[in-house]
Amino acid sequence: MGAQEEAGRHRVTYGPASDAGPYSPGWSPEEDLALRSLAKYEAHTGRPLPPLHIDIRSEIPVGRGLGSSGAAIAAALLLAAAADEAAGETPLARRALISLALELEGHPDNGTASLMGGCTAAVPTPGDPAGDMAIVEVPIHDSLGLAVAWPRTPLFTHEARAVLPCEVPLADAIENPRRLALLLEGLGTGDPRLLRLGVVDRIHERFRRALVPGVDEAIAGAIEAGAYAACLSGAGSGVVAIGEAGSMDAAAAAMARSLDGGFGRAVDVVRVRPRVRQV
Ligand SMILES: Nc1ncnc2c1ncn2[C@@H]1O[C@H](COP(=O)(O)OP(=O)(O)O)[C@@H](O)[C@H]1O
Ligand SMILES: N[C@@H](CCOP(=O)(O)O)C(=O)O
Repeated sequence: MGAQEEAGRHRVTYGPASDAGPYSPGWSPEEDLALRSLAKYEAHTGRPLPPLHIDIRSEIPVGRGLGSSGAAIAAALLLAAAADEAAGETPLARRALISLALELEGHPDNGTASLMGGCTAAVPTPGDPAGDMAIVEVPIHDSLGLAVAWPRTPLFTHEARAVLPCEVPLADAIENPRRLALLLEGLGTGDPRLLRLGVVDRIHERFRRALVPGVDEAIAGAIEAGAYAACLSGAGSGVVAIGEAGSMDAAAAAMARSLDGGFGRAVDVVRVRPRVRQV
């Protein structure tokens, strides 16, 4: 059993490191996002939860742009809702949990996907009469599979945000949503060309790639190994490649080889959805 944090009546423990690397426990109860999520749930409902013990066994490495923090928040909030219901209360709905996840992480990018599954786009819309967030589930074609890889060294989102310029050239700001349109269509149809063109980013990636030794080689290696496209995952330091489901092991291995102390694996995350749904 790994480190143990206690906050009030709740407790969190961490399982042993997996082959994905250590989960890096050791946060204080004030820092630990799982415990903070329980406290957030209680503050929002105004009622205490029964004493809870969360035992986290996560294979998602921390600080690699793969959403470990959003996953921990989602797991703790779902546990809180289940415990609330078991205690005879009406639990917070998923929509409310997503808003709490946004407040806890500061952005909705990972928490929303962790709470909903599949691929999501979430945009905070404060002041909008229809609600404070617009959430869209993006359909992914069932021919597609992913590979992820990450180096030994983490890159925390706040560090990766600090290197971004406050202003971007107009041409880059225009090009990114154009490419996003291709990416969304590529995800829905599985078209390799649209995916290759759609992952190209001109806003954040070149600044962040400079922080991750070997990332250019990792991306080139994934393409050579048959992936349709590859890019930095989230804020980094991980890398993600997309290609044909069931044949992404070579891309994962190629990316891992290029990253310092790299790990990699193919991931079967495809969730087929018939059309875009709004939540
Ligand atoms: N239970 C937890 N699980 C994951 N990250 C946590 C947890 N508690 C606190 N953190 C903090 O969240 C941050 C990781 O988030 P971030 O930098 O966005 O990377 P990731 O892509 O892994 O979510 C780290 O600063 C880490 O210390
Ligand atoms: N998409 C945001 C936040 C990324 O978070 P991460 O946990 O996936 O690194 C950004 O790029 O800043």
